[in-house]
Amino acid sequence: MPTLTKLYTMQEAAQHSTPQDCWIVIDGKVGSWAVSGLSLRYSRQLEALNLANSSLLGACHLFDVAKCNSYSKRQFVPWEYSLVYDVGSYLEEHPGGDDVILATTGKDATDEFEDAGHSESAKELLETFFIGELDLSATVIPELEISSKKQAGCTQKFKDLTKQNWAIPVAVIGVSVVIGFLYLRKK
Ligand code: HEM
Repeated sequence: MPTLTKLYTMQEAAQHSTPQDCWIVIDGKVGSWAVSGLSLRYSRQLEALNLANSSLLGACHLFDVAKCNSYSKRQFVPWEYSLVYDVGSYLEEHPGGDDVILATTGKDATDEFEDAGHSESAKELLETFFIGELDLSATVIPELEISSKKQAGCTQKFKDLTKQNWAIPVAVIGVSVVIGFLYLRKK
């Protein structure tokens, strides 16, 4: 599938973390909040690129088309989108100060941006600094990593338990053998 916007890795984005050259990454969250917020924001980007009519195609480009086409426009799996913004030229003007923005470089800044309670006009302003998308194929989604670690943890616990309690099944087998032996002798 063609990519409609430029892709950056988080490592690349993290290299732009000075007051002269500052990039931030927003919307990299897994969750229902991302579903509506993100597709709306993403389609605005496509409009800006004069690609409004191909928004379905555009929003699918990280997935296989067949899967995406079966969803309605709002039900994409859009948590895969993380957008990169070059806000270097805005730092000095930022009403909240440049330090708060600089502190969010090199990671997903969605929470910080949302928690600041930005107005709609601030969100629209943000869109003017859009430069591309994060290449999520190179990024580990923390939530998924945690759940896979949890699963691995459960298997390990089961193994440990089996190791510690090996005496129980051995005792059961032993007792059954003795009972069987006595029974046969009685016969
Ligand atoms: C992600 C990092 C960011 C953080 C932590 C942050 C934090 C804040 C805070 C704390 C304020 C309130 C300042 C005050 O009134 O005392 C504020 C206001 C504001 N910020 Fe940010 N900001 C961030 C990024 C941005 C970006 C990227 C833009 C736009 C390109 C932006 C636009 C604005 C605007 C316009 C206001 C004025 C209030 C409003 O219209 O919402 N901010 N920000």
